[in-house]
Amino acid sequence: MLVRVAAGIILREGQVFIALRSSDKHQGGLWEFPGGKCEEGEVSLSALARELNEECGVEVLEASHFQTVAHDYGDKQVELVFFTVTKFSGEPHGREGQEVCWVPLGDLVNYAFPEANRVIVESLLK
Ligand SMILES: Nc1nc2c([nH]c(=O)n2[C@H]2C[C@H](O)[C@@H](COP(=O)(O)OP(=O)(O)OP(=O)(O)O)O2)c(=O)[nH]1
Ligand SMILES: [Mg+2]
Repeated sequence: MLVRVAAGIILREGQVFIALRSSDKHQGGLWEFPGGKCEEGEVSLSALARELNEECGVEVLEASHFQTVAHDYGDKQVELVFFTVTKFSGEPHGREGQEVCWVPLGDLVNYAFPEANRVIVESLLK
């Protein structure tokens, strides 16, 4: 099963907004950059805007492609399209009840992310 996912690295003043995946989900209990699966025929940028609205209550105003990562979890193959989000309206929050927080970029190493995120966290720390 190959799943295409769009995820947003929401940045503000040196901090990044992350969310905790609920424990009943794939890769649950780990932190993530909010986002989700692209629907049939949906381009990743549209999926990003839709998912960030659904999950965090923000409207994306400026986003640029950061990196695309393909990863095989064994039970699931994902292609993650990561975008940096540098302008948005609304205050990001856990619209689905998920735990969220703003983290200084340098502190990202202290949070457990899914394996596919390793290269992303490394890039953000540079
Ligand atoms: N959103 C997000 N997903 C990630 C990240 N890293 C990573 O491996 N994933 C994986 C976990 C999941 O297998 C997949 C995302 O799917 P999802 O379950 O969140 O999709 P969704 O938001 O449409 O959720 P759902 O309503 O279908 O449950 O990508 C990340 O940083 N952000
Ligand atoms: Mg999601």
